[in-house]
Amino acid sequence: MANALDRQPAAAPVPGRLIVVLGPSGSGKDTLIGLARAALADRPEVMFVRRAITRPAEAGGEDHLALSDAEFDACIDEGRFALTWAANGLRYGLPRDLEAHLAQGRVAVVNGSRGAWRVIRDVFPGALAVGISIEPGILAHRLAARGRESATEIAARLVRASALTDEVEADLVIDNSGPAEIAGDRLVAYIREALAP
Ligand SMILES: Nc1ncnc2c1ncn2[C@@H]1O[C@H](COP(=O)(O)OP(=O)(O)O)[C@@H](O)[C@H]1O
Ligand SMILES: O=P(O)(O)OC[C@H]1O[C@H](OP(=O)(O)OP(=O)(O)O)[C@H](O)[C@@H]1O
Repeated sequence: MANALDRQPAAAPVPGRLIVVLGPSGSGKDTLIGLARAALADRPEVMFVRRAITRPAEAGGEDHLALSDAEFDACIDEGRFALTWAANGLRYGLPRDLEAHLAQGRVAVVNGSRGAWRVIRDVFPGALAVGISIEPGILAHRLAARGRESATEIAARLVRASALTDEVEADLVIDNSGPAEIAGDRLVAYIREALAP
C-alpha cells in the first residue's frame, strides 16, 4: 500500500481558502457540512469537497467516491489526488480539482482528519481549521445511534477521539453537543466570512 502521508508540500502557497472541518468521529462533521451545503446552495463558488474513501458506498454517511484499495492505489499512481491520508482502517483522497478551485481564489470546505492536519496544512498553507467539539457522553451515544460501525469499531473511535485532541490549534471551535442547527449556523457564518473579500 502506498504511504498515504508522503506527498510533498506544494511549491507555492495556493490562494483561496480551504476550510477543514475537524473533530472526533461522530462529532457531527458530516451533519454540519451537509447543513452548510444546503444553506449555501446558491453560492457555487463554495466547493464542498467530495472525498474518495475505501469505504463501500452503501455504508452510509457522506456522499463519497467509493474505491477499493487497488482502485485507490491506481488513482494515486495516476495523480488524481491533491492529498491523501489513512485513518480508522480507511484511506481518504481529496480530488485534484480542489487545487484549481482554490487557485481561482475561491473557498472549499472539506471533512478533514486531525491526524492528517499537519500534512493538510503543509499542502495547503492557508488552510483554516474548524474544530467540532462534543461532550464525551453525547459522542458515545451518537456513535451508537448512527449504527454505521460495530461496537469494537466504536470503542476504537472513542479512544481516538481523546487521543488526538492536541493535534490541531483550531481557528474556530464549534460545539455540537446541542442542536445541529445552531452549530450549523455557526459554520455557515464562518464560510460566509471567508467568502467576503
Ligand atoms: N447536533 C446533533 N444533535 C443530534 N444528533 C446529531 C447532531 N449532530 C450529528 N448528529 C448525529 O450524530 C451522528 C454522527 O454525526 P456525523 O455527522 O456522522 O459525525 P462525523 O461526520 O463527525 O463522524 C449522526 O447519526 C448524526 O445524525
Ligand atoms: O484523524 P481523525 O480526526 O480522527 O479523523 C480520521 C478520519 O475519520 C473521519 O472520516 P470519516 O468521516 O470516514 O469517519 P467518521 O464519519 O467516523 O468521522 C475524518 O474525516 C478522517 O478522515
